[in-house]
Parts: sequence; structure tokens; C-alpha cells
Amino acid sequence: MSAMPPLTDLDARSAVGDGPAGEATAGRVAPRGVDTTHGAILYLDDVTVSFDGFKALNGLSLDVGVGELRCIIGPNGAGKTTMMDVITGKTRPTSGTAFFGQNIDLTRLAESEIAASGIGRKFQRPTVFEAHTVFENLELAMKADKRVRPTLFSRLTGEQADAIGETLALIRLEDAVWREAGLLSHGQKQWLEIGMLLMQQPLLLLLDEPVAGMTDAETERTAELLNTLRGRHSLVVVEHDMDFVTRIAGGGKVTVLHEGSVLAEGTMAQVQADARVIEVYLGR
Ligand SMILES: Nc1ncnc2c1ncn2[C@@H]1O[C@H](COP(=O)(O)OP(=O)(O)OP(=O)(O)O)[C@@H](O)[C@H]1O
Repeated sequence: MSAMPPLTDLDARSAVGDGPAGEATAGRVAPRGVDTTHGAILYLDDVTVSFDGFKALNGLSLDVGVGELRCIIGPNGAGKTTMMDVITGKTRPTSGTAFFGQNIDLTRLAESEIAASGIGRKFQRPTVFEAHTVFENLELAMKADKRVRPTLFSRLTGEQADAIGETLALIRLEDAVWREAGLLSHGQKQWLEIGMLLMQQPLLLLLDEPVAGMTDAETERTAELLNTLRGRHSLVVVEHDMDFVTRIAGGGKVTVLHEGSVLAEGTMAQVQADARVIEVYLGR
């Protein structure tokens, strides 16, 4: 296990880097113009998605508040993935509206534009660059950020190195910083990918079954990580592991989807006691 060098040395290890001398690129994120003055970051209103007449989403309405960690649960086929696909522009609603803040109409933007506007998505399977180190993965993620001035073939600024150091601490991969990502455990790869998303400073983070395939210890650490992110980012987490959902939901809202729309919404205790939720999901 290689020890992590002081962060001041990190830029010296950088394979790619900053722009011409004197051009500040840290603190680099342009205002993205997401209007959240009404307190919500995501508004889905009466969204329907039909696949050849079959309604994967059927009049789905959902608001997520700024800084909220919203858990989405529901049986297989309830429409959870389709909902994420609508938010990220992968699937267009047949009808209904989807807004990021009050002003950004997600149904009119390309997937890349939505990502650039501040929505990050993590799919179920980790997709890290296996041949690169943990550090390089975080660095590449930061530099893939379209809002950052192109910085290939130059060095990291101190601020960028600090940002990587902070993320490493958050995802607890400081001891693995120079390890090839392909050598990490499944859980570590998942954390690294979350870290890669964080490097792009998303306003809204979508996580699809983040603890699937994790050990109990990894699941516990992931719960701690998400609890740390609560309030700093807005998060939507789709998950089937109810113990995990209980741990990250706290007293916050859990939304239960069923047949493409919201069946119930409330605290974990409230939805767990809901007879309809027990019938279609929890009681199975
Ligand atoms: N491209 C598609 N064409 C036809 N039907 C689709 C398509 N995508 C999804 N569906 C259907 O829409 C429904 C909702 O699927 P979706 O994947 O959103 O559910 P889910 O809640 O994410 O399920 P799971 O928990 O199994 O991941 C399912 O019945 C699925 O078969």
C-alpha cells in the first residue's frame, strides 16, 4: 500500500494539467444559471413515457428540494430507471414536464447539455478507467468537465490538487491514491466513481443502486458517504436494499414508485407502514 504524498506534491505527478501560465482555472465553474429560488432543484410534473403504448411512466409527479437526499424505491419495472433516463435526457417524455430548477427544461436539452448544467448520474455498474490510478481517474473526471477551461497537457493548480485531496478523503481512498483502479474492490470502484462525479461539482447527483454487490462493511461506508453529501449536494438514490435506505433516509422523504407513478411518499417509517406499499413491494 503506497503512502499518499503531501498534496503539494500531487501536481508534480500530474500527467495532464493546467492552461497557459497565469490563467486561473481553479474556481473555474461558470455559473450554470439554475434557478432554485423556490427551494426545489428538480420538478417532474405529470410525466408519461410510452413505449409502443406501454406506459413505463404514467403521470409521474415529483419535486426534490435543494440539498435533499431523496430515496426512490419500488418493485422491478416500477419506472425508476426510466425516471432517471428522463432527468438525464436519455429518454424523452411522451408528455409532461421535467425542469432542473425553475428554468431549465430538461426535455429540450441534449444529454451532454444536461450533464454540463450540473446533473451527474452514476449507473449501477462502476465505470472507472481501470488502467489508470485513482488519482488519475479523479483528475481526468475534473478535466472532462465541459465547464472547465481546456487544460490538457499542463499541470494542476494548487486549488485543483486540493479538490482532488478533499474528494479522496471523502471517498476514503487516500491510501489507494496511486493504485490502479482495476485493482480496487467493487465497493472502492463505486466510491471512486462517485468521487469522479463529485469532481464535476454536480448540483444534482443521481445514483442507481449504489450498494448492489457490496459487502456489509462497504454498504455501511457508502451510507456514511451519502450522509456526508446530504446538504452539500442534492441527491436522488434508487435502491432496493431497505436497510441501506433506512440508514440514508433519516427523517427525510422516501418516494415509492409503482407502475410508473408515485404510490406513496413520506418518511421511511410512514411508507413501511403503508398497506399499499407492503402489498406491492415490501411484503413480497
Ligand atoms: N426501451 C423500452 N422499451 C420497452 N419497454 C421498456 C423500455 N424501457 C423500459 N421498459 C419497461 O418499462 C417498465 C419500467 O422499467 P424501468 O427499467 O424503468 O423499471 P425499474 O423500476 O427501474 O426496474 P428495476 O428495479 O428492475 O431496475 C418495465 O416494464 C420495462 O420493461
